[in-house]
This record gives sequence, structure tokens and C-alpha cells, in this order.
Amino acid sequence: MQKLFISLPGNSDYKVYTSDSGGGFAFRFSSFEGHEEVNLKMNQTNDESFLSENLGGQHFNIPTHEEYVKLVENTVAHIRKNDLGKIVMSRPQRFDKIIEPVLVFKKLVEAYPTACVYLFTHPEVGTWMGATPETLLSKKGDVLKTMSLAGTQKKGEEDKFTGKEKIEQELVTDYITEILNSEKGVEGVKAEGPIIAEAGNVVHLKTAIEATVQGSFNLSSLIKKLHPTPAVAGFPKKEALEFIKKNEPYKRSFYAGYFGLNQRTDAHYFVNLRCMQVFHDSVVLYAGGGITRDSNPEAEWEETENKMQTLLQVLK
Ligand SMILES: C=C(O[C@H]1C=CC=C(C(=O)O)[C@@H]1O)C(=O)O
Repeated sequence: MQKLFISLPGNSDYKVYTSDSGGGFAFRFSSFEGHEEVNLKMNQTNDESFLSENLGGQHFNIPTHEEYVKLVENTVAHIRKNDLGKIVMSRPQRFDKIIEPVLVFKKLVEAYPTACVYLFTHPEVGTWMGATPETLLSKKGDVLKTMSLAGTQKKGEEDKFTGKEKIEQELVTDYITEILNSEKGVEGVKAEGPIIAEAGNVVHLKTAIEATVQGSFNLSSLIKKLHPTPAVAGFPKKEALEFIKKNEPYKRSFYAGYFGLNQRTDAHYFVNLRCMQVFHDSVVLYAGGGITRDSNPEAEWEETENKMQTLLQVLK
């Protein structure tokens, strides 16, 4: 069974798609490293049934609190030694509960109307669900929109944003605007912000970025250049990716990858954050955070705990 339940940001309703009969629009679900990717043609359906055939088991190395704090300490040391801008570290966490995916999906749609909430099941990727606050790229006619989203505080503690988060987020804005400005067929790149944006029980710094596109523009090629942005990898990108690959003690798989749909002249792509993989007897949640030379390892652990609350609040 291949099925997609999706609610786009700003919508309180959702749609269900299946790829049984081929057709309507294209859906892509891509892993962080881009090595695993499914591209499907999908059609809308009224059938909300959900079979548990794609809820396979898998062994995960789940880092403990102590191990994660150590990993962040090593990351800070590496950043200082090599004078890097930022590296995004992340971790998985198991939550032992048998869930009903469609029920949880509906609760997420209700709880997070500004997020892109999805549930996707496929024999090769398994079953994933999330409520992401981050648009990778959206296109309506000839208007292109994206965002630079980084830096985190708990909701209600907006006044705690410091230079550390501002730098962390600025790196993302600069990276995205630079790519857009040098992309064929993209014009009039404008960045507005940062503002403080709510995402469940946390807040982020967010800059809205907009541009217009012309004939020679190629959406797929731009997505491949943008992903992974420094919001999920780091800066410089090559050094950050090398460090992640060598030091994170687990495989991100589809966490911090991207997914999206293309329909005629419109497209909506999102970064797969605040997500989890669903298994028969449990779920595995994922969260990370941008580490800079000024990061406090204990606070970085807390940040991932807070981000995971987005899903845990609905699961409990
Ligand atoms: C990597 C994640 O968040 C990114 C998006 C917003 C804020 C982030 C941060 O403050 O580090 C991250 O860049 C995640 O949620 O797992």
C-alpha cells in the first residue's frame, strides 16, 4: 500500500492520496542524504483505510542523554578548532506505544494548523508522519517562496534569543539567497525578517524569502541545490555533512530529508522535521539543533526534547 495523508500549512482540512492507479500529481519523498528517494504519481481518494503492512521493525542505536551531550561537546570543539559556522546535530528517541497512525495524523492536523502535517506509508520507506514548520520551496504560478528557519527557544521565552541564534539563522538566510540569486530563471529575490515564528511549543527565527521565476527555471534542479540547507546540515555545507556522517551514531534516513508535491504550475516542498517513523510496537522521533561555537551542550539536549514535544503532546 502507498498512501499519503497531507494537510498543507494554513489548512484545517486534509486530503488523502493513493498511487494505486497512477495519475494526478507527482509526490516525492527524499532522504536526508538523497540516496533514498521515491517519486510517485498519485490520485486523490476517499478511502481513509490504513493497513499496517509497512510498519516494519528496525534496530536503532538510540543515544542516551550523556552520549548526546558528549557528541555536542565534541561538535563545539570541532567547530572552534576548524573555525566553522555551524553543524546541525540530531538524535532519534524511541517512544514505546502502539499507535493508530490515521488517528494521530488527524490530531496533528487539528493541533498544528500552520504546519504541513503528513502521514506517508510505502513498502520501501516504511511509515512516516510529521508536522513540519519548514517550507523548502513553494511555487504558485511564477511566484517562488521559501524561508530561512533556525534558532529555537521555548514558546513564552522569546526574549531569550541571543546572538548565537541570530548567527545560526543568518547563515541559512545568506545561503538560500545566494543560491536563488545565482539560479537561472530566478529574479527579484527579496528577504523579509527575521520575525519570531511559532511552531508548536517552540519558537524560531524566520525570514520569508520570495522571488519570481521565468521560462528557463527548473524546480527540481533548484531543490537539489538548496537541500540540505544549513537549517539541517550546517555551514560550510561540505564540512558539516562530513562531520554529521562520521559522528552521528545513527542514520537520519528520511528525517531532515524533504518531501513535496507538484501539480501543474504549483509545487509545495517541505523539510521533513518534527517527524517520526512508525513501527508496530513503537515510534521513533527525531530532532536536532544547530550547534555553533557558543552552544551549551545541556541546552542543546533540552532543545531537542522541546522539539520532540510537538509530536509527544499528541501521542501521549
Ligand atoms: C533540525 C531541526 O530544526 C531546524 C529548524 C528550525 C530550528 C533549528 C534550530 O534551532 O536548530 C533547526 O535548524 C529539527 O527540528 O530537528
